[in-house]
Amino acid sequence: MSNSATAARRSAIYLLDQILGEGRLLPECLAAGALDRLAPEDRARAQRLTIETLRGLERVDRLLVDHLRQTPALTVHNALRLGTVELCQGEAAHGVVNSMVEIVGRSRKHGRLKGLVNAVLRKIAADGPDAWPKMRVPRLPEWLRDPLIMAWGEEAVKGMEQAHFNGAPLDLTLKSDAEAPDGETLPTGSVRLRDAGQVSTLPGYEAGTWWVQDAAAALPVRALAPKAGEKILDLCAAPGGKTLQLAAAGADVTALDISDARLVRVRENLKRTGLKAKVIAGDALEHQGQYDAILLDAPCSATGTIRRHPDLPFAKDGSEFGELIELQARMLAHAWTLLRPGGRLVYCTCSLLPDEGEVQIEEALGQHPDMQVDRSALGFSGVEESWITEEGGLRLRPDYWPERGGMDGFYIACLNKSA
Ligand SMILES: C[S@@+](CC[C@H](N)C(=O)[O-])C[C@H]1O[C@@H](n2cnc3c(N)ncnc32)[C@H](O)[C@@H]1O
Repeated sequence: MSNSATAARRSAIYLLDQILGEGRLLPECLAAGALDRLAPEDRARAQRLTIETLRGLERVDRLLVDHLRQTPALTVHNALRLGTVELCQGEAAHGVVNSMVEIVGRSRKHGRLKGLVNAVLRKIAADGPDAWPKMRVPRLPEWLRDPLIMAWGEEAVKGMEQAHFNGAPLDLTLKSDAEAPDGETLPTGSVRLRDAGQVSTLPGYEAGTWWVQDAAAALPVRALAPKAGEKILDLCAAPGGKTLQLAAAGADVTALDISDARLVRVRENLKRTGLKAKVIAGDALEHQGQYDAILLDAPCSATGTIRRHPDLPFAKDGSEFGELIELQARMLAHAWTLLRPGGRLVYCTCSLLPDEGEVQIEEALGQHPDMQVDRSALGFSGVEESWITEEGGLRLRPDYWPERGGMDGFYIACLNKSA
């Protein structure tokens, strides 16, 4: 077994310890440098192993429970979990088992458990790969599954779970007339790639003729329909996918975000694509000005992005969502004061919870007599009638387009202000 494969596995176990033990999100761990010491290919491998283990965790734990008299320390458990996923996905048994035995064996605290790791993984190697495809699609934890069933019904949630298990293809938004990698053009205009590999090696990356953006995430700006020369505020802009769309339309864009670190990505993205926007670090609740149009992509539970972020259901427990819902309402109320009479505002969240979407808009309509929902803003190509909600927003879910590979969950509403 190569040292490099073992290093990637050791790092994946560390990431699993952080996510499952400390409730940290994978992007937080990466930003804190968890994989900085690895070579680029090992970094990619460690991330892929972590993600695949989390996607299959329910199956993994059901297989392991038959072979464990008691649950071992978390890090040993995670080594067994990772080994189980690799074995069930067809990785050669001797490589996986030796590597996990070496990793656990070198631990001062848990080294004595290397015999257990060896014995358990050998049993998994014998019967796991046959059992794996017959097991049920992993379910969301109850704290999230229950409210989603209340909102969308059990069949829909099973469809979402299937989409989460399948993972997400790579979607690109093209700058108009752009050169792009060969892929499937989706009904809404995004280009979808399967097995894309390393993004920076795809044609057009250096030239900045496209950017990575889930097909659903590209739709809020379609609903806003920016025009050249309009003064547009992107209130929660980072990392900037929607800022790029607004700038590509020729709008005079102000991109604001509270996070300096995340704004670095906005600036990098603008530079690579050769697009222009005024970038401001600041709090949306304190920003002042008057704009023709506003995009409010509010901070949210991100429960619509689990296909790409399977760490979320394990790192979170829903306890922070109440604060987020309150912040969204305050942001929407403040953003409304920044919109000129006759202007339009698109509110969106990448959430599956109606409290962060449909309910926010229903409540805002009750508070602002000069606010109307513009259903006609959603009449662009690829939008299906059944996606339009009662109050006139657009509800997108991961179980939509199953034959095409799904989409992120999103809520989008276009609000007009009386002139
Ligand atoms: C859903 S993300 C935005 C994604 C972005 N619109 C895009 O398309 O790439 C939400 C953003 O809100 C920012 N944010 C959170 N609280 C904020 C506040 N009080 N003022 C401004 N930005 C805030 C976060 O830093 C985060 O970048």
